[in-house]
Amino acid sequence: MSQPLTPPKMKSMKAQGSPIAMVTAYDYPSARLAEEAGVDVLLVGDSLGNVVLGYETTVPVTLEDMIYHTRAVVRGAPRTMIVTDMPFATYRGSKEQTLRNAARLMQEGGAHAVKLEGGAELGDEIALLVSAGIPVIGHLGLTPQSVLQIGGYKVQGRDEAEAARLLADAKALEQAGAVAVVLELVVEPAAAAVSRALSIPTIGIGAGRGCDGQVLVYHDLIRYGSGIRDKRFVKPYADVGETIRSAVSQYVSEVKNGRFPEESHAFQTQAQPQEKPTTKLYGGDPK
Ligand SMILES: Nc1nc(=O)c2c([nH]1)NC[C@@H]1CN(c3ccc(C(=O)N[C@@H](CCC(=O)O)C(=O)O)cc3)CN21
Ligand SMILES: CC(C)C(=O)C(=O)O
Ligand SMILES: [Mg+2]
Repeated sequence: MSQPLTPPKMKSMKAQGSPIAMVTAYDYPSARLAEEAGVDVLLVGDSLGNVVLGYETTVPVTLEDMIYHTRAVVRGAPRTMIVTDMPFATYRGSKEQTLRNAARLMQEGGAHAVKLEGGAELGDEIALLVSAGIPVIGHLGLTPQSVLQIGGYKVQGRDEAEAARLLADAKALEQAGAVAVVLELVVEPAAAAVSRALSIPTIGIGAGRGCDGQVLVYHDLIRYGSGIRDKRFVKPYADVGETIRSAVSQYVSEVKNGRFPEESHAFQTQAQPQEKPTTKLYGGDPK
C-alpha cells in the first residue's frame, strides 16, 4: 500500500466485497512489520494495557499511554491508516473534554481516526467529533472498558432482544457519522445482520464470517507473550513467544557456559575488515 486508506476507500471496499484486514499495533517494529505485510488498517488498541503493560483490564490505560504508543506506531507505519482507541472515561461527560481528548490523539499522536466503545448513547459525542473533521469508528458487542460492570468477557447478541439492540445501536452510530463499526464477540448471525444493514463497514473480532473486515490483537495472532491463552476466535499464525523463550534461554546458557561471545563478536586493537562502520540513523536500527 502506498498511501493510508481513507474512510471513503473503506466504504468502497465494503461495496466491492473486498475484506478489510486490520490488526492492532503498539510499537515501532510491530507497526513496521505489519505495514510491510500489507495490513489495511492498524489499531492502536487500549488492549495494549493487557498485552504490553500487563494490566488485568483496559481500565487503567490513560490518554497519555495512547498518545505515546500511537506516536511509535505512526513512525513505524507512515503509509498505513492508524486508528487509536479513546481509553476509559475519556469521551463521556463533557463535550469539550471529549473533543480535546480526540484532538490530542490526532495532533500529538498522529492518529487518522479514533475508536469509541458504545452505542446510541454516544450519538452526540460522535456527531461533535465528526463535525470537527475527526473520523470516528464505533465499537459494539463486548465493550471491554465496561468489563467491571458486565462482570466478564461474554459473547453478545445471543437472544433476539440483544441482537435487536445491537442493530439499533449500529444504525445510530452510522447515523451519527461513524465511518466503521467494530463488532466484538458477537454471535455470527447477529454480526452478519448488522453488516448487511449498514453501508459503513463492520470489522469483526470474534464476530464470525459475515463482517466486512477482521481485526485481531497482534500478540494473539503471533502468540507473543507468556501465557497467551488461545481464545476461540483467534487463529495463531506463529508462536513467537516460544521462539523468544528459546532464543533467550540459549543466550543465557551460552553466556553461562562461555560459548558467547566468540572471537567474531569481539573487537581488537587493530580494526578488522569485517567491522562495519558506525552509522547514525533516525527511525530505528539499520536493517
Ligand atoms: N490479548 C487480548 N486479546 C483481545 O482480543 C483483547 C484483549 N487482549 N484485551 C481487551 C479485549 C478483551 N477481549 C476479550 C477477552 C477475553 C475473551 C474471552 O474470554 N473469550 C472466550 C469466550 C467467552 C464466552 O464464551 O462467553 C473465548 O474463549 O473466546 C474475549 C475477548 C478482547 N480484547
Ligand atoms: C480488540 C480491539 C477491537 C480493541 O479494541 C483493542 O485492541 O483494544
Ligand atoms: Mg480497545
